[in-house]
Amino acid sequence: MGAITGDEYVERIDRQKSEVWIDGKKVEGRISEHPAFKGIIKTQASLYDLQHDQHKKDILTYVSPLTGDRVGTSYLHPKTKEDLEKRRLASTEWAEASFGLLGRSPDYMNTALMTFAAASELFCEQEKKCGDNLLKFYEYCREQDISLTHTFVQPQVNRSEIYFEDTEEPIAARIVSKNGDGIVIKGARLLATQGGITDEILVFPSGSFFKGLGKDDPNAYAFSIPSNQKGLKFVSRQPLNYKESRFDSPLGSRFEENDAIVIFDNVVVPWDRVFLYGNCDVAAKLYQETTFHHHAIHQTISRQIVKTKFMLGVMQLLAETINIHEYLHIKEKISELIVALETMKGFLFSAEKQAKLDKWGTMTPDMNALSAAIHYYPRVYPRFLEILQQLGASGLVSLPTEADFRSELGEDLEKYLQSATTGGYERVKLFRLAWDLCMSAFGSRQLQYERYFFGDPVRLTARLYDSYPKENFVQWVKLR
Ligand SMILES: Cc1cc2nc3c(=O)[nH]c(=O)nc-3n(C[C@H](O)[C@H](O)[C@H](O)COP(=O)(O)OP(=O)(O)OC[C@H]3O[C@@H](n4cnc5c(N)ncnc54)[C@H](O)[C@@H]3O)c2cc1C
Repeated sequence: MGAITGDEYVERIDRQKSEVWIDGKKVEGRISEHPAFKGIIKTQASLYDLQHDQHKKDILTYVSPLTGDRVGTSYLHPKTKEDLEKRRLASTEWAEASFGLLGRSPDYMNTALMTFAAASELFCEQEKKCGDNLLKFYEYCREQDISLTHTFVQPQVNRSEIYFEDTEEPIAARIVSKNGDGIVIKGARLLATQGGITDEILVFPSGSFFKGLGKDDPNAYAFSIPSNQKGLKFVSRQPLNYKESRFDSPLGSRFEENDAIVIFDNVVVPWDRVFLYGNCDVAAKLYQETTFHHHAIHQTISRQIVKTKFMLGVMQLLAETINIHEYLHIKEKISELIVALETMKGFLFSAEKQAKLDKWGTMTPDMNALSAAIHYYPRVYPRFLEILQQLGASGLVSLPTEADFRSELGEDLEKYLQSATTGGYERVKLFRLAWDLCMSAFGSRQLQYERYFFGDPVRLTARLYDSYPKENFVQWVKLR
């Protein structure tokens, strides 16, 4: 089969009829027609279609070593620096098509799966079958171009270091039994972006902070199941696409991915989909000994660079539209984005240039440069929004809708809301775009996403501190 088209993606997701809840109601009928999901499903479909564009297919796909079909580049196991570059170009291509606003474009999870499969031997430490299951699942996803959501986090009940859940009924999803069919999971997990609109959900232990002990811990598990597995429920949050109109909701109407709480109601995970069960040694090594962090951040920085370029473009156009770009403080503010953009490009190229083969034979970008980037971006991104708010000022609030422009007030609005370079309609269209980036609920969720999607920034920074080879510098100073 190989790389799918947008229509094939949509048909599969519609056919699946996963249990998705939103605002107290179960989604019935075609999810691709539901107002909360139709925008994102259409956008995602357009990404899959790009794989078949004559000018893009050499970047977005490669020849499968198994079948000879063309499959998605995000599944490519990189063995050379050229492979790494190809992966970056493919991520950039999809990010450009979505302005870097889709955190979970399919390449993110395809990349994650590739890194785990490349280290499948690690999963064999539990049992050979587990490693084999993972490899087989990776090949299945690559050949069928399966879309994935994921949940790696436990519910936010009590984050004290000494908390240990000992309730009789699970809150955080755990293995409640095993039988001939598989492991049975009950409880909840957070937070599946695009939950319910992907073919599969990948479930792994909680980040690099896994603290279990022993070989039979019910919290140590890794598996993937179809999104419509019996007993699996996605509770989607309130949608942030206020209106379907692209004028009124320029970004939310197309890029609102939604995020879902995941409930496992005695879900049976078949044995051939179990990659880990009970073994804390393996769970604790999953993120340390695979290249998940490296390659997920490599994909992420490629996307964030595109997003920064987009924000820079919006900001500069807004400044020119109301003629404020000659003021020194405006130049200084916009230059903050230029510096951030060049810094992110520096991190990316440094990580690629210093890439090395890891013990699994994966060409792996340099973690110090990647860690610096994942530390840096969540700290500058809020500033981007602040600058945009400062440049737009009241223009980000005086925003009539498309219906206002179509009403008998249209002529007045065209005149009174004109700018130095455009009429009222075009000016409001641009300012609505800026508003959806920096003030709307969609824009706020983007901020929260950039802060947290890869884990708690505080602990990520602590990890950078702990792992950075500072001792070399200390010795150097001591010897002077
Ligand atoms: C928009 C969005 C989309 C997301 N999408 C996904 C997804 O698709 N899949 C997925 O699995 N996850 C997803 N996440 C979840 C993300 O991985 C978590 O938000 C992240 O790991 C932080 O965990 P938490 O939200 O539970 O915060 P918490 O860990 O509860 O932290 C809350 C606060 O307490 C502090 N804190 C907590 N514990 C400690 C500690 N031990 N030491 C110091 N400080 C501490 C933190 O610094 C933070 O300030 C998403 C999150 C967001 C916001």
